[in-house]
Amino acid sequence: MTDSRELAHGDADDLVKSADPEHPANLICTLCRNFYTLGWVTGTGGGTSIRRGPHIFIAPSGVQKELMQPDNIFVLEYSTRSYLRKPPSLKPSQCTPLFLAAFGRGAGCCIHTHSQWAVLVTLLVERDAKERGEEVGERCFEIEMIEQIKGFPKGRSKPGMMGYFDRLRIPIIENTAHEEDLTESLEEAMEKYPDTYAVLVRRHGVYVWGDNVQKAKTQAESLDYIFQLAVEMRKLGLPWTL
Ligand SMILES: CSC[C@@H](O)[C@@H](O)C(=O)COP(=O)(O)O
Ligand SMILES: [Zn+2]
Repeated sequence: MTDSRELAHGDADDLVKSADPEHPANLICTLCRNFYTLGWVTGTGGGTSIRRGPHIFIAPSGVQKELMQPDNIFVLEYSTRSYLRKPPSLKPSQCTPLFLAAFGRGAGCCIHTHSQWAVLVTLLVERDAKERGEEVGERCFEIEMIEQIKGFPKGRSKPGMMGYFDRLRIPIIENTAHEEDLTESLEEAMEKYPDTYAVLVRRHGVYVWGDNVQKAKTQAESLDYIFQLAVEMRKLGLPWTL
């Protein structure tokens, strides 16, 4: 950022100071505190970003996500990709380019979890491919006839939520050494599956987004429920698709 706005500390702080619990800077902290109890953001992994109008609110990198304060939050101007607020001695989340990919698809909030259920599902899909003697490559997690599938939207181009008899397909991309290097394959998966609101990352976690915070949160919850159920189903020898 090169313009004078960065120097206007008072103004920049106003971007994250609010008594409104629904303000993105407050919400990111509250959500991450709650996500920590679910095992979604343990050990600094995972995170959440929110778009409000022209502004993107981003957590710092490598911090205990459950202990963040609104004062720690970065604010990016979406149109110019320039930081309007950079808390001193912190770096923005390495997930930022991935969050931006979701905002580019109209999301209002993107949640990245390191949920063990998400990781286990990717491991099971990987093992299934290997057992069939196939390249692991590009895969999807697929499941059908589970009530909670109705907690997921049909897609960007299709109004309404999925039905009980619809098959939920979540693409899985390969993990990389650095989070930001996932961006290209995440964008490719978004293009290949234009109706998806989530992408799994093999042996890593999941990115889930929604039109607003409430939708991103409930979609992430529905998905995590389904991932946990899928792992338990597999233990009992029950198939994910009929
Ligand atoms: C436990 S380190 C995890 C990180 O490398 C990354 O996967 C992650 O999700 C969080 O990145 P961060 O830059 O801290 O927001
Ligand atoms: Zn991660």
